[in-house]
Amino acid sequence: MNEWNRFDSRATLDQELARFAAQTLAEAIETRGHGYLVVSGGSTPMGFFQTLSQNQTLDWSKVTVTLADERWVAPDHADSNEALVYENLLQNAATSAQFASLYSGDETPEIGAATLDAKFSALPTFDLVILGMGGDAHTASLFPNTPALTQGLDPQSPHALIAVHPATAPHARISMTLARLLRTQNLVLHITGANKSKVFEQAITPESHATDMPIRAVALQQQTPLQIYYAD
Ligand SMILES: O=C(O)[C@H](O)[C@@H](O)[C@H](O)[C@H](O)COP(=O)(O)O
Repeated sequence: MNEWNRFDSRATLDQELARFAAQTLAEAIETRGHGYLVVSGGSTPMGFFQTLSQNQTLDWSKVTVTLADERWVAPDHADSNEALVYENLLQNAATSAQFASLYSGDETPEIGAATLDAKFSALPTFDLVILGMGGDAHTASLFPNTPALTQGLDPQSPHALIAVHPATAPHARISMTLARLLRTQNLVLHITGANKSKVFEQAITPESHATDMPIRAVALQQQTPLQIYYAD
C-alpha cells in the first residue's frame, strides 16, 4: 500500500509535490466546489509551501487549508505551525485561501480539543493530507509512548482531535487523530534525508510496534494508500 516517489533533489520534490497538490485541489473544486488540504509543520514543508503558494491557476478562494497538528502556542509565537503556514503558504496567489486553525486560544490543548472536535469531525473528507515524520517516528503530533497515543491511533476513534504532551519535544500539542487523518482521498508522507528513510523502513519491520514508532500505523493501515514523497 506504500508507493515511493523518489526525487533527485529537494527542489524537484517540492515542485512535484506542489504540482500534485494543486492538481488534486483543482479536481476537488471541479467535482464538489471546494478543496480541503491538510498540511504539517516542521522545517521540511517550507519549500513546498512557497512553491505551492505561487500557483496562480488554482481558485484559492475555494480551498480550505488546515494542519495535521499544532503546538499549543499563540499564532504569533515563533514555534506556531499556523504562523509557518501564513508566512509560507498563504502568500502570493494563495492569500485568498481559507484557514481552519487548530488553536482555540483555550488554556490547555485538552480544552481546545474539546472545543474544536465537533468542527473538525464535521469537515468533509479531505482531498489531500500531507504528513511529516520526526526522527523518532512520530507523525502529526502522535508521539511515541505518550498516553494519548492509544486514542490517537485508534482507527475507530470518534474524535478528530486529541491533546498530546510529548516528553521529547517542546510544547503541548493538539493533533488530529489517525482516524480523522485517514478520512482523505489522498495521503502523502513528505520526508527528506537518508536517516528518515531508514526510520520509516525500520518502523515497518515485523519487530517494530506503533507505540514506539507511530508512523508504522500510518504505513500499515489498509484504508487509504500512502504515497511517500522523498528526496535525500
Ligand atoms: O508540528 C510538528 O512538529 C509537525 O507537524 C511534525 O509532525 C513534523 O512534521 C515532524 O516533526 C517533522 O519535522 P521536520 O520537518 O522539522 O523534520
